[in-house]
Amino acid sequence: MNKVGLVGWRGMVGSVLMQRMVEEGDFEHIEPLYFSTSAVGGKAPLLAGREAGSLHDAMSIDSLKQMDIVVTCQGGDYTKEVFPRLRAAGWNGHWIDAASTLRMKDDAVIILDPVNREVIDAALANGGRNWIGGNCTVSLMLMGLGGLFRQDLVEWVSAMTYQAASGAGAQNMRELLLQMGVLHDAVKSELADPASAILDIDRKVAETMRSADFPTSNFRHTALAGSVIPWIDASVEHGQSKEEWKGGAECNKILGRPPFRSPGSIPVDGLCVRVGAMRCHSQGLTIKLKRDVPLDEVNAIIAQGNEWVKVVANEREISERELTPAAVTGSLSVPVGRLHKLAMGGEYLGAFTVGDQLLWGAAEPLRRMLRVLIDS
Ligand SMILES: NC(=O)C1=CN([C@@H]2O[C@H](COP(=O)(O)OP(=O)(O)OC[C@H]3O[C@@H](n4cnc5c(N)ncnc54)[C@H](OP(=O)(O)O)[C@@H]3O)[C@@H](O)[C@H]2O)C=CC1
Ligand SMILES: N[C@@H](CC(=O)OP(=O)(O)O)C(=O)O
Repeated sequence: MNKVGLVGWRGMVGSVLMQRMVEEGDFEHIEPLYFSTSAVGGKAPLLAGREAGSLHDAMSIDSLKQMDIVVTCQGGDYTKEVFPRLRAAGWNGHWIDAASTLRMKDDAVIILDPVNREVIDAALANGGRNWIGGNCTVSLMLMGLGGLFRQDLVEWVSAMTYQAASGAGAQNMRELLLQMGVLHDAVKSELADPASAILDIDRKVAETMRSADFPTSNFRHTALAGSVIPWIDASVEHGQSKEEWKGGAECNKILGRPPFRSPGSIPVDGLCVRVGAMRCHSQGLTIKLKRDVPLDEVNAIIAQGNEWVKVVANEREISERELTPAAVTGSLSVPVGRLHKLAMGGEYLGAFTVGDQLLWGAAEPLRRMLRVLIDS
């Protein structure tokens, strides 16, 4: 049995990964060894009913070298520090990683097997050893639109995103809820009085979210509850945020296309915005098709993309019920709806998609890559 070193298993992404591995019976096929950066020697978690001894040192190259496969959700700083030393020490095992650090390296594959299994298989056949989960927004867009890309129908995509607090981390999820609570508390008595004036309530809410003691330290001193934040991650060239840049760069790499902005690549761009959802990212998409494909054909192609995508009829009630973060959160389903041709012409398709960014956006591609390796 493969010895699999699990690093970052107790973090937010790692916990979702462990839960999915238990649900899918993955622990029956591996010998798990748990690593820690903070509690070496402590008791390993009891998952899938299996005792796993004590926690190993996640910084110890000698310990990691004993692994056939390392799966890490520990974060980019960990990868930066440990991965090069581990390879330099001659380790030839498989490295599966949620962090973005290695994604664009030539010897790394961005893994999303329902979309790019051929790219993964080709890399495996060529001795590939580095398997990196994609950016959540990109992976979720490709899970939704994979069928259109597979049929080579996409000329370009503009993605306007509505990204959940979880993408910024566990502390940000907590802060969002804290902000909601503080806003509610500020107008609690007025809300209880049906005769109170809504504009008074609104003024008090605005004053509260602008006040110096509103809890904003995790959101870089900006309110998210009752507001939106139109910038995610650092700024890069061309007026883009890094999150927006990943749309083009990672999408083309996942699809095995030439690098973004070079001939043969697909332009993908848009604006990435943080909204007050908990863990589902949504995206409003404008897709320029290579030709005017009839809408029923488009629907069928999208629905056949993979077993998790679900086309939602472009109707009000079902969209309100099924095409929302509240409906999708905690599930692997990737609904795509609002599908209709836009006023710009028959090649212009409008769509809206929602996905759980901790599942398909982070943990699930890693889990599935582990199974690809174990089962191959
Ligand atoms: N959040 C997201 O949406 C996405 C994140 N990623 C990647 O995954 C990495 C990890 O993200 P995320 O899971 O959100 O990070 P977390 O902060 O939840 O966990 C990271 C590590 O922090 C340590 N830690 C310290 N205190 C605690 C605590 N109270 N509870 C749990 N863990 C604690 C743990 O390491 P130890 O046990 O060694 O102390 C843990 O493995 C990111 O840095 C990013 O690279 C990728 C895609 C999406
Ligand atoms: N940046 C993403 C989350 C994330 O961790 O992305 P990446 O894996 O590309 O660093 C978000 O904020 O929603």
